[in-house]
Amino acid sequence: MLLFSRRVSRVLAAVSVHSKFATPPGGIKMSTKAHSDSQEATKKLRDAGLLLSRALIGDKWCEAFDGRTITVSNPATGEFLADVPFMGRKETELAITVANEAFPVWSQKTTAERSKLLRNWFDLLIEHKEELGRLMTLEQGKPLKEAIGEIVYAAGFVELYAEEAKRIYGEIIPAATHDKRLIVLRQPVGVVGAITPWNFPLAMITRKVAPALAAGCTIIVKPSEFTPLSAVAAAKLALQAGIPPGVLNIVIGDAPQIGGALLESTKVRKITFTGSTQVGKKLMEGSAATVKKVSLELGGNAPCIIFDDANIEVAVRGALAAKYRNSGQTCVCINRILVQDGIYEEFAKAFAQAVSGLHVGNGLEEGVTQGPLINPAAVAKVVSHVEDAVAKGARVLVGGKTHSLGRTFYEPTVLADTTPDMKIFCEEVFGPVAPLFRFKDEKEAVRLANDTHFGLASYVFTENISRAWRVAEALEYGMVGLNEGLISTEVAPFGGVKQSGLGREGSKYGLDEYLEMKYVCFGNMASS
Ligand SMILES: NC(=O)c1ccc[n+]([C@@H]2O[C@H](COP(=O)([O-])OP(=O)(O)OC[C@H]3O[C@@H](n4cnc5c(N)ncnc54)[C@H](O)[C@@H]3O)[C@@H](O)[C@H]2O)c1
Ligand SMILES: O=CCCC(=O)O
Repeated sequence: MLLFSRRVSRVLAAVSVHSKFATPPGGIKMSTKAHSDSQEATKKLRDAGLLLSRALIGDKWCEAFDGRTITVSNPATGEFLADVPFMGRKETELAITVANEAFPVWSQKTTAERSKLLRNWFDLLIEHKEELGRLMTLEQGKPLKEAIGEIVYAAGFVELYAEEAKRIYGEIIPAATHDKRLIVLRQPVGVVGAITPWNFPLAMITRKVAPALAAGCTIIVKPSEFTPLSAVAAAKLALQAGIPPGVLNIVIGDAPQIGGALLESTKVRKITFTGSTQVGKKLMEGSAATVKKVSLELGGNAPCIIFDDANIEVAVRGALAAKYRNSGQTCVCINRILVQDGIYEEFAKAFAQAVSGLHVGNGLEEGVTQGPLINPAAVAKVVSHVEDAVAKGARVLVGGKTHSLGRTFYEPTVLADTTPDMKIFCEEVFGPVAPLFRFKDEKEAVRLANDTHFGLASYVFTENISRAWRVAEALEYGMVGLNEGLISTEVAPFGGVKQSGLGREGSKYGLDEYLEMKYVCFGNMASS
């Protein structure tokens, strides 16, 4: 069977180096003594065929046209994991052509057929959650338990949209005259370009790919150059699940070039992006020339308000989870803890004690709760925020310096007496630092919380139900956790307001982002 046009098949044959399901070679150079955990993990991954170091275009595992590669390494140890292709504009253009050729076939499948294939993919992701979790810990650093949790969360989007695919309903609108019938159809947007970050190497991908595929779209994904291995492994399982070649393509490499090709193409009808606000703005601007549909999940500056009437134990537990998840490298991580005067010292003491119990190390080690940051640049940003705060009068209650493990590790830190003139009040620290700001009353708390260009997640701890309701309404954020630090779930709408983004992911609303409405007016209906 000819999958793609003759011209595309010829090009794919020329650039591919491995056929479907083949495991590309690629040496894993790891020291045998000091890193036996990592070595064993990579061996298991290789045996399972899930350590792939190529991009996927159509049914071909491809290198860059010019053979260039980029190295993926373990942030905990600096060890080499794989050399992956460093692709650019030309490879992306090929992926767009392939996705465009796959679109008519995929979009014409019944929703039941698409649902079944997504369900198969979900089953395979769950079946391989342990190996995929290990792969994620190796390339991203998060503790293994958290990584496996992310695989389950990522698979949850696939399961959800396998179900939602069956509910892509149209509508009949009552007409104002007898001779007309008004109908709304919902159809796939077309070819989608998706660009994703390194902090959630799989969930940020399935949160886009699953609704896109459920809607009938085909997609080209550009994962972060720091964490492409989880994306490629999941794509292999998608092919194995029976999702046709060309429906899901992965290109890895030069971000501005790949982004540029996606933006300029008139075949790409939608750009969906998760990452920094700075890059999101560029993509929004670049989408204007071809008027693409755009979804943006961007940075945050989450406040966590703790009122005098909060249950301290609940607040400490919630703030700990929301701050130190993924070592503080989560877009919904708390950036600022605002504590009311009356409870400030008591909370600070209890929180600092809880934070000092966190265990920093290589995410593959048993009992580690805090892995490394993604790279030394991320550590440098944390250092600059802490230095700025301390220079302006902050007190270090716990941590406050790079960890003795070195390179990418920073101590879980709590700062007291922080004030709004400090960098950490305005900018996402994206690391394990919790600054405690002081406020007097509810009005001041809401004012401080909203005093930012961002509006992704926010948290409130209070036992007063009227206050909880009032403050949740007053917060200019897309999401509010009330007496809860872990709010993410595939069944709820995830997204921000202000400069934190556009659109929602997850839940039934996430599907709308990949659908266009078409209004059909039937005329001449009154005559027989
Ligand atoms: N709102 C959310 O759901 C959400 C989720 C995760 C992360 N984030 C945000 O992401 C940021 C951290 O991730 P990051 O450092 O990977 O962000 P980033 O913006 O640097 O990179 C994200 C992706 O964009 C690509 N990219 C960079 N420059 C580009 C360009 N010019 N054109 C096209 N693509 C380009 C990168 O290669 C990567 O794949 C934080 O700000 C975090 O809050 C937001
Ligand atoms: O980093 C942002 C996404 C993480 C989540 O979905 O909770």
